[in-house]
Amino acid sequence: MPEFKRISSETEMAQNGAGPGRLMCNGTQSPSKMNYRSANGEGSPGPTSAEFRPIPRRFSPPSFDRQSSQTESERNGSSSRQELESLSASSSRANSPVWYNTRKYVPVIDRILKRQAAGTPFFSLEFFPPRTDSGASDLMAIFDRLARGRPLFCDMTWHPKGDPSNTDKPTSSTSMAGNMLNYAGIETMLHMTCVGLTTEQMKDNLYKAKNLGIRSILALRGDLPDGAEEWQKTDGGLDYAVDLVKLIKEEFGDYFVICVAGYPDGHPECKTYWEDIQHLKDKVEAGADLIITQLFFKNETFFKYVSDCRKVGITVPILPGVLPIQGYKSLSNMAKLSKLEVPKEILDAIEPIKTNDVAIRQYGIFKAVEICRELLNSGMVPGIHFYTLNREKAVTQVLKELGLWSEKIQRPLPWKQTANHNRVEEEVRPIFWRCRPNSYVLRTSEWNEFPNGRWGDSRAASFNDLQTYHLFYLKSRSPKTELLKMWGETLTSEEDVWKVFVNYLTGAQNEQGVKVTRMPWDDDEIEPETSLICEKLASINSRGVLTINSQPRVNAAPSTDLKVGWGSPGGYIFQKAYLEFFTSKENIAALKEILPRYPQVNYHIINHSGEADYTNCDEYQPIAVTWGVFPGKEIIQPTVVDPEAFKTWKDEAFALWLEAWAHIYPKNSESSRVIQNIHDGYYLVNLVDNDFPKESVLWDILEEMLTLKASTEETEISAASS
Ligand SMILES: Cc1cc2nc3c(=O)[nH]c(=O)nc-3n(C[C@H](O)[C@H](O)[C@H](O)COP(=O)(O)OP(=O)(O)OC[C@H]3O[C@@H](n4cnc5c(N)ncnc54)[C@H](O)[C@@H]3O)c2cc1C
Ligand SMILES: NC(=O)c1ccc[n+]([C@@H]2O[C@H](COP(=O)([O-])OP(=O)(O)OC[C@H]3O[C@@H](n4cnc5c(N)ncnc54)[C@H](O)[C@@H]3O)[C@@H](O)[C@H]2O)c1
Ligand SMILES: C[S@@+](CC[C@H](N)C(=O)[O-])C[C@H]1O[C@@H](n2cnc3c(N)ncnc32)[C@H](O)[C@@H]1O
Repeated sequence: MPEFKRISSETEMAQNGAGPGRLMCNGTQSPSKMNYRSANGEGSPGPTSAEFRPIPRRFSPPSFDRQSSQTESERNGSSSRQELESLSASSSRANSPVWYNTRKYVPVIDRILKRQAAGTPFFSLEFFPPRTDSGASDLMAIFDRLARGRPLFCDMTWHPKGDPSNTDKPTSSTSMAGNMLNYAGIETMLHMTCVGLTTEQMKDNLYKAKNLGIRSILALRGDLPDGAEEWQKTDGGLDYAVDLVKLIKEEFGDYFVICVAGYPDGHPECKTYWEDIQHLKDKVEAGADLIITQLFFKNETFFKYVSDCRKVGITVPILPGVLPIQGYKSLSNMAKLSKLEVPKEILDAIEPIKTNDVAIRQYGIFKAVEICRELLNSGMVPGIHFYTLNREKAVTQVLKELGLWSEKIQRPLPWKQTANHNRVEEEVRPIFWRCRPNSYVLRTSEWNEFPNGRWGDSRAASFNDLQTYHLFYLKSRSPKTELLKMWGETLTSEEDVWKVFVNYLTGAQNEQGVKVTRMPWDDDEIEPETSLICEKLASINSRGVLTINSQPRVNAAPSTDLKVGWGSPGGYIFQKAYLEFFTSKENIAALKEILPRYPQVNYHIINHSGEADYTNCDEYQPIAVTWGVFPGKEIIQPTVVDPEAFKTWKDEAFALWLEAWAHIYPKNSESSRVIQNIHDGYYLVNLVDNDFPKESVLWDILEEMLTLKASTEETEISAASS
C-alpha cells in the first residue's frame, strides 16, 4: 500500500482544514479522495493494483463544494464536530472557511458505544449467503423488510464452500454483503475465515470487501474443514483468528471495525475455558473492537462469561448471540455445528410439538423474548445479536415484543439511501431513477464523490452501463408467471398496454382479477403522494399518455406530512409538479405546438435513439424539483431534473420495455411485437411546472395535446375521404 504523506505545511493544513501534524492518510487507510485526485496527475501516490476500483471519470463537483476542503478523517466521521469547531476558532488558521457536513459516516463500534452510553439497546441480525439467484432475490426482499426495524448492523457469514470472495457470483458471501450495504441500505459486517486461504488471498479478499464499501469484519479462524480431525493451517495462511485481526490492522489500520467470536461455553477445541478466554483477550489486544458470542442456552452461562472476561481485562462490548428456535431440525443443526448440547428442559418442551412448525416457532419466540428480556435488564449488554437463519417472522415478532423494533415513519430524504460510507454525504439525485434506486446506485458506484448541497454540472459524470437488467437486485421481485398475470398473458393492441398503466395507478383488478402492483419502471406499489393526482393520472393514461414517474406540486407542506414529508420535523416541503411519460409520435406533434404557450414549463422530449431530442432547458442547468426548508439548516434540495442525466436515463427507460416487459412473451409473438412497437415509436417526455405556488398547468397542457391530436386526426381523415 502506498504511504500517504503527512500534511505538514501550514498552508496545506489551512487549505485542508487540518490541524498541525494531522495524519491525512497513514498508508494503512484508504487513499483519501484528495490523494486520488492528485494520483490522477499531480504526482502523489495513487491506488495500487490491490485497489480494485478503477479510477473513474470523476463526477464534477459543484463549484461551491464543501467536500473539497474536507479531510479524509472528516469524511470517515472520525473527526468530531468539537474538533472542527476548535479548529475554526484557531488563530493559526488562514481565512479559508472549514466546511463540515452534518452527515458523517459513523463506524459501527462508535454507534454501539454511543447507544451503550445512552442506555438505548439495539439489535443486529445474522444471515448466511443463499444458494441460488432466486434465493438471493428473496433474501434481498427480507433485508428490505427487516431494514424497516432499523438494525444497528447486519452480518453475512463466510461460506468456504460457496466461493465466498467471488464478487462476480451474486450469491457469494462478499457479494451478498455488498448488496445488503449498497442496495438494502443496511450497515453491514462481513464474516471472514482463514480456512483454505493464504495470507495474500485473505488480503485480496479484504480489499474486495473494502471496495464494495464494507467497513466491518467479523474475523474468524473458521470451522475445521469437512473430515478434518484437528485444525491445520493452510500453507502460507494463518493459524488463528488473532492472526487475521493482526493482518487487518497491519494492512488497513483503523479502516475496518473488527469483531471477533467469543464462546460462553468455551470453544470446543480449547483445553480449558480460561485458556480460551485468554485467547479472546489476545484477539482484543490485537485490535478487535467488539465480540459476538456463540449461541448459548442459559443466561447464567453468558453472565458468567462476561464477568470472567471483564475480570481478565476485556473491556470491549460483548454482544450475546441469540437463536430464536424456529424448528426442530434447525435447532439440532445449529447445536451440532456449534457443538453445544441442547438442555433437557428445551428438548422436553419441543419433543411433543416437533412436527408442528407453528407451535415450535411460537415456543421459540416465547423463549427468545424471555431470554432477551433478562439479558437487557441485566445492564450487561448494549444490544442483542440474533441468528436469523435467514427467516424474518420469528425474529421480527421477538423484536416487536421486546420493543426493539423501531419502524421509523419519517424519511431522512425522499429517496431510499444506501449505507455505503462513500455516499454518506450524498444529498441530491436526479428524479428519473427515483423508482429504481438500486439501478442508480449501481450506475454511479464508480463515482468517488457524490453531490451534496446541489447537483451542479453533470457533464463529467459517467454512469456505468446497464447491460445487466437481469441481476437479481435489478429485476422484478415477481416471477414471470405473476408478471404475466399482471401485465396480460397476451397483448393484442397498444390499448391493452394503456390499461395496465391505469390498473397500476388505480389499484383496480384487471380482467383476470389480478392487481397490478409492479411496473417495469417501478417494482413497488405507487407511493402515497401519488394518490393526490391519481385520478388525473389514470385519465391521461387511459388515453395513451403512459406515465412512469410523477409528483404533485407541494407548497410548504409540513415535513411530517404522511404523504410528502421527509427530513427532520418542524420543516416545510416544496415540490414542482412533475410528469414523465411515454406517448405516441402524433401526441408529440401536438405537444410541440402547445408547449410554447406555457413558458413556466420546462420540457424534454426524446425518442429511443436520441435522434429526436427537443428541450427548452439549459443543457447543463439542473432544475431543483423538490426542496425542504428546516429550522436552523440550509435548504436541502434532494431531487433535480437534469437534462444531461435524462439522456442516460432514457436508454434505461426505453430498454425496460424490451428487457422487462417484451421478454416475458415468446420471441416474435404478437404480445412482444406490441411492446416492441411502443418502444420504437413512442417518445419519452418530462415536464416540470416551475410555478409551484399555483395549480399545475401540466394537466391543461395534456388535455390540449389530446384534443389537438384528435382534431388533427379528424381533419386528416376527412381530407383523405374527400
Ligand atoms: C458469532 C460467530 C460467527 C461465526 N461465523 C462463522 C462463519 O461465518 N463462517 C465460519 O466458517 N465459521 C463461523 N463461525 C465458527 C468459527 O469459525 C468456529 O467456531 C471456529 O472453530 C473458531 O473460530 P474463532 O474465530 O473463534 O477461532 P480462534 O479465536 O482462532 O480460536 C480457535 C481455537 O483455537 C484456540 N486458540 C486461539 N489462539 C490460540 C493460540 N495462540 N494457541 C493455541 N490455541 C489458540 C482457541 O481457544 C479456540 O479453541 C462463527 C462463530 C461465531 C461464534
Ligand atoms: N454461532 C456460530 O457458531 C456460527 C455462526 C455462523 C456461522 N457459523 C459457522 O460458519 C459456517 C458457515 O455458517 P453458515 O451459517 O453460513 O452456514 P451453515 O453451514 O450453518 O449453513 C447455513 C445454511 O446454509 C446452507 N449452505 C450450506 N452450504 C452452503 C453453500 N456452500 N452455499 C450456500 N448455502 C449453503 C445450509 O444448508 C444451511 O441451510 C458453518 O460452519 C457454521 O458452523 C457458526
Ligand atoms: C418522481 S418520484 C417522486 C419524487 C419525490 N417527490 C421526490 O422528491 O423525490 C416517484 C413517484 O412516481 C410515482 N409513480 C410511480 N409509477 C408511476 C406511474 N406509472 N405514473 C405516475 N407516477 C408514478 C411514485 O408513486 C412516486 O411517488
